[in-house]
Amino acid sequence: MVPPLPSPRPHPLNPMHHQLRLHGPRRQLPPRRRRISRHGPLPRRDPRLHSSLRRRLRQHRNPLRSMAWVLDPVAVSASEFRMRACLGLLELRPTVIRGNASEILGLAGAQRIQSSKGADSSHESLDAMDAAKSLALKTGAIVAVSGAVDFITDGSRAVGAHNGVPMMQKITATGCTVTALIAAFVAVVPSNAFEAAACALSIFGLAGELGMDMARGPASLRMHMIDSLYSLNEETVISRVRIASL
Ligand SMILES: Nc1ncnc2c1ncn2[C@@H]1O[C@H](COP(=O)(O)OP(=O)(O)O)[C@@H](O)[C@H]1O
Ligand SMILES: Cc1ncsc1CCOP(=O)(O)O
Repeated sequence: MVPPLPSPRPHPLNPMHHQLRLHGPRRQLPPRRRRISRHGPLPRRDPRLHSSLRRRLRQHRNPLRSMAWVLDPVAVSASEFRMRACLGLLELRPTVIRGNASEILGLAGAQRIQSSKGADSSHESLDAMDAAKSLALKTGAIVAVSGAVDFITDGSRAVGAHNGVPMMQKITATGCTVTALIAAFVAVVPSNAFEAAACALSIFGLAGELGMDMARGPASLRMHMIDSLYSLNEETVISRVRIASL
């Protein structure tokens, strides 16, 4: 017989656990070094959910205040609900914000962009340079914009990470994956999130390049990219990573 699954642990940022967290017995979350907040498929819910959640997070033991974390505003322009949720999360001061150009343009302007294609970008990454810089200055976060050329800015400096292959765009959740990698890198050097994000983006792009040598399409690229990431060594990274000032 299959044993029952353990109940998922409530977390204040997970809308699915919202009721549990707000109305169930309170308990201290264990300290964590990093966490990613993504807006994946959000359930249709009362719009008051997020304001109430934000208020609670501001008032009580907000674990995100004391840790490095990465915000990925997936498809922020696709609905008012997503936009409001992401703007609320900005108040919790993410260490890094990673999005494609359309997501960063929408979030920086606090307004849904009309050309939104949901989770995909309708802009080139460098179109979002000014928006990314102003978002970085406004929030204090490092802003990373992905695309053909990934760039990373703290509001004054900007560097480009030039690794990657166009086929990566054809794989759903490539952006999600690189956000997770950024969180892993930032967890190692939280005091230098700028460099950590740049390295994560270029190394991920490099894994895509190496994977592409063996791939026959997006499905096999996904597999080979993960295998390449797993077997990367220092020599390959040093010789092939392309990071340059913009
Ligand atoms: N045209 C491209 N050329 C090279 N690499 C790309 C290209 N598009 C995306 N990538 C790679 O895919 C990663 C994910 O970027 P992107 O597709 O913009 O994310 P999202 O899934 O959020 O739209 C980037 O960090 C980059 O390495
Ligand atoms: C539609 C959607 N909803 C949650 S993840 C996802 C797609 C992946 O987003 P990205 O391409 O930014 O990784």
